[in-house]
Amino acid sequence: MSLSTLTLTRPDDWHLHLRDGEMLAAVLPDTAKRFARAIVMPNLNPPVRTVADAAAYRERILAALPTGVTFEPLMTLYLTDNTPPTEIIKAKDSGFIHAVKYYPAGATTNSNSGVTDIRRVEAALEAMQEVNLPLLLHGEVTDANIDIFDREAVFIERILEPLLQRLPRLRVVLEHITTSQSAAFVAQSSANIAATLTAHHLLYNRNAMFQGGIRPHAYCLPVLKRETHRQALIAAATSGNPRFFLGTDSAPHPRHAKEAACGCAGIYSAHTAIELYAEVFEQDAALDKLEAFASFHGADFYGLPHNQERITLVKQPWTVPSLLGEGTGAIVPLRAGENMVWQLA
Ligand SMILES: NC(=O)N[C@@H](CC(=O)O)C(=O)O
Ligand SMILES: [Zn+2]
Ligand SMILES: [Zn+2]
Repeated sequence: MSLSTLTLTRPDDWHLHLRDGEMLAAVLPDTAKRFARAIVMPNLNPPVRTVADAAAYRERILAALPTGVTFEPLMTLYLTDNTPPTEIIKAKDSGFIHAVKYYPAGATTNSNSGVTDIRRVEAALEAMQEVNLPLLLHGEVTDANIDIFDREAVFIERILEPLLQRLPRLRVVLEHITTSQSAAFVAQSSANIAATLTAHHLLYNRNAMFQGGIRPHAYCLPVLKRETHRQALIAAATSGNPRFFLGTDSAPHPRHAKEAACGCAGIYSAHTAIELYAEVFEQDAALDKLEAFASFHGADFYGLPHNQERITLVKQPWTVPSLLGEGTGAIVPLRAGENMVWQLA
């Protein structure tokens, strides 16, 4: 490997929002160009609540793929207060549903149908432990009395630790972790607990939201944290620990929905995702750790085979467009109008 090219096993994205309809058609090629598979988030409106919903959504994703492109959507179910344990068993048996997503009601985009109280979903969680279907967590409490920068750390204390005492064999992925507390928690946990890390939480701290003014395109949930947390996340990502893996949380919203008096949470990064991770790992002198983080650890956790194809990145500066698409669906992508170091060959 020379200094200016990087070849690795085609990676997977273990946390992705593809949306539906025109937005799906617009964003899917960006992911499918880079990643072989992705865990597809179920927070559509209305959410993907049943095996039948997930089967139909999977067909819409496959239909939106450009011809000749291979990409496998790994589907998830959206857990609600009313998800019956029988639906969990059906999901496991489906073969195409790989996890169940827990959104605390009101915590993030399209989470209104989420779980209002974890005690209401105990039977479903027990079924998940029984059939070995992973639980994916948006790990933030929604208590208005808890400072927004503390909501992830408090979630671990109040929800996750007691949950794992009740269901110690449940496989759990703490999604898009943003704090040193989460990184330490996962590192100290048993082999059934993992976490995904986004490119933006590895690249930016909370100053990015306020650089010279309010920056709505740097706003996501969980919100960016201070620099000490970012350093802890980089250490986790580059540690080689197999329970940390890539999950972009690429979450497209139309420009008008972000640039608003009450702008939506979510950062679009699929257009240059693996390139951004390469930048982080290179800055930390850990490029040799990128392939396992991006291409092996997640597959191993989910019990799926490693991909066989490879992708190549070249070190060749380029500028990200300031806007992707046009009209009411246009998206302002991460790094809009700014430079990138790595480019997909
Ligand atoms: N991350 C975000 O800020 N937004 C995500 C939802 C989520 O992953 O919490 C979205 O769907 O827009
Ligand atoms: Zn989330
Ligand atoms: Zn997400």
